[in-house]
Amino acid sequence: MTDNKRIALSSDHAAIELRQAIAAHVASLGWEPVDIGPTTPESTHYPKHGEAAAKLVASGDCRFGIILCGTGQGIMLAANKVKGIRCGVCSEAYSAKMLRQHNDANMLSMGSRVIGEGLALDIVEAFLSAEFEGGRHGTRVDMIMEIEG
Ligand SMILES: O=C[C@H](O)[C@H](O)[C@H](O)COP(=O)(O)O
Repeated sequence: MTDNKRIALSSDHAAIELRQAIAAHVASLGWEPVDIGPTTPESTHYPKHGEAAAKLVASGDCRFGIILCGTGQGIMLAANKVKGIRCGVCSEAYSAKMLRQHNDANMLSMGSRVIGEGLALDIVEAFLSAEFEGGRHGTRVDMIMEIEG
């Protein structure tokens, strides 16, 4: 376990309010939110926000990243292009728990047009409270990272 409690947060215009609610929630859980915006509602492009959060995680500055867009899909695709990132989209808590336990994900993505705030906060808690199990899952995660090169 690391003592890095920093969580990178970013979104596009579709998820600003949900992202801010998540930032407050992770702070209440003892994590340090690193919310890199955006803060204004103008239409923006999710790839740059996913990339920026992913780079904070890949560099080790932040332990985890939580990113959001309308569906969670576009920003997840962008984040996964950054070397070292394993990010999945979740719309329920079980998958978020397994994303950590089996896939050792370091980023979580959600869609503000898919789920409400209560469910999103439950998903965040499931993700942050689960631990990677290693073993056979470690073998498989290593195989994923070998594909990346
Ligand atoms: O995967 C992409 C996200 O869902 C975006 O939030 C979405 O495409 C933005 O759409 P719009 O520009 O119509 O708000």
